[in-house]
Amino acid sequence: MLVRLEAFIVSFIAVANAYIWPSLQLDALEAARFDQQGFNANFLTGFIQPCDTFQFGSDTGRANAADWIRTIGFCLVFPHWGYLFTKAYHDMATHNSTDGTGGLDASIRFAEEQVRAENAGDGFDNTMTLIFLLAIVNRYISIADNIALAALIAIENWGPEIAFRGGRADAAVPNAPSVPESQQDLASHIASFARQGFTQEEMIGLVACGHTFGGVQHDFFPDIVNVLNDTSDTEDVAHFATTFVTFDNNVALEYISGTTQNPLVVGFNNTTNSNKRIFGSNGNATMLSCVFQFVERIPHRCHAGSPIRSTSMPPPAQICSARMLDTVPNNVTLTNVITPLPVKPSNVELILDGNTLQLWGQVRQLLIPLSLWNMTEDPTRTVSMLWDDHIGGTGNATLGFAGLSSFTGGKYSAVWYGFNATSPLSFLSLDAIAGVTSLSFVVDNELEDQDGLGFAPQDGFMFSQMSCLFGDPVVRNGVNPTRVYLEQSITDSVQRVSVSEIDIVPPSEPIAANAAYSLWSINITEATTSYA
Ligand code: HEM
Repeated sequence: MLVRLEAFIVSFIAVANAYIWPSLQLDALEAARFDQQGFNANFLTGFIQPCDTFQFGSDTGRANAADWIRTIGFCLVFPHWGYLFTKAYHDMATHNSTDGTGGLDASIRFAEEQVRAENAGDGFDNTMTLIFLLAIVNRYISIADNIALAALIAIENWGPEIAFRGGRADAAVPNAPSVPESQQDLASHIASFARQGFTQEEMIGLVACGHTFGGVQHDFFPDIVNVLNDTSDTEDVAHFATTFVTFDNNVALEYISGTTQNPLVVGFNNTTNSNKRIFGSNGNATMLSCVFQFVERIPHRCHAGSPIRSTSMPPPAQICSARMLDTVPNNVTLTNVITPLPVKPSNVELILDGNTLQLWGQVRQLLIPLSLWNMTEDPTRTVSMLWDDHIGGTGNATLGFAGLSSFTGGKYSAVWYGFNATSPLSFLSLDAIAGVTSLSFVVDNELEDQDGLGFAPQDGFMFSQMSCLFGDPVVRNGVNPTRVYLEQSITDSVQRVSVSEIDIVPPSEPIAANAAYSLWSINITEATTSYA
């Protein structure tokens, strides 16, 4: 088993497409995707909560995760883990595979979409509130990327690793109404999923996946669910499966065994029994496949089109996650699949302080199967950083343990080291005249230098140590830039982030900051705005 795990992690890490550091966009997406828990963790994952907890009230019978499932796809419950979210089904369902519009573009954030009958309920608003409160949205990570990340985190906490691409664009306006509704007939649903890009079998798998969790609320669907008069279910939610807060195959098992209480299968209103029509539309073949996968304890979701007990099934997340996550408008180009850098500098920043360069940062080292190293720092390990400078010199420093992080539901961990050995969140002092051209790391006597390229921090432009609110911009002599500017993130009226540029005035006469750097000047009026 350990051998298999090791083989897996090696292949996971070594998958093609690993990028060269630094890349502002890929660094940000890689961090959001792999720094999930612990040191330097992505805030988004903080809202993984037990699936039977409802964060917007104390009502029973309701699960916050179910709102996420409808908006973001599914909530998957892993032992001792809580909410695990996947795809934005209602967001994605607007995709039109013929004209290339719609898809996972965060258009579900618009009130105009949320008030439509096809998006009945309050879950969408709750979901977007959490995204806006907790997720990092910037020029490199869109709202839609965050929705996809939440989906991915959900799936990965439950089981298989999902290929993640970034670069989704947030819609500027709501998409056309197009989410399927329960009262529609089978032909409409087949046509609707075909428009979204899914076959009939894929439709069955997708609906069964989504409806492993949660249920139908009387308040919003009185034509489907009656008042339940159940003190343990004050929101009158008729659940799709008995295990409505766990992600399992009971929705299929109970359907096939004839014991289901799924309100969209055995509801009193046959017109809205859409799950019955969909599940049975290919003679139950797909639903049977879900049951057999469950019985055999294959950690795969039911998915479409695969013969029962097939050994050549597509990866479980292919349809239930990756396909949906990557369903975006045609004019959006996603990045390559983002794989983790085995060694990655992070939060690297240079600040000029007199004749000293403060080099801030940490390095994340390796991604280790937890079963092998069990989330503890190895006290015998030594990690050091080497650097080259502008005058042909080199330097080295031992780094200090800073913390641990994990991802993929805690299956893999990473160890962080600070550039300052004794105070890992502080800086390392370098000679400003010599500067720094390249970093590399030595981990247990192994050189990590991106196959000889090194990790190149830029020391051509930086701020000097702050004397008041802002430090002065300084430019390294000999760099001779034609233009130096700051980038300012701007959030527009529909929460999309873009960038504006603010030129920094070159000095008419060189104003020496020291022998290596000259002062430039800038007039910043908005003290609360952040610049890059
Ligand atoms: C023909 C397609 C579908 C129809 C007609 C349909 C219909 C419904 C309805 C009427 C509800 C009750 C909502 C509420 O009470 O607030 C619901 C809940 C839900 N649906 Fe679907 N659905 C479909 C497909 C999907 C898909 C593909 C997914 C996920 C990939 C999904 C995920 C969910 C989840 C998680 C809930 C539970 C929400 C909660 O408990 O608050 N559905 N669906």
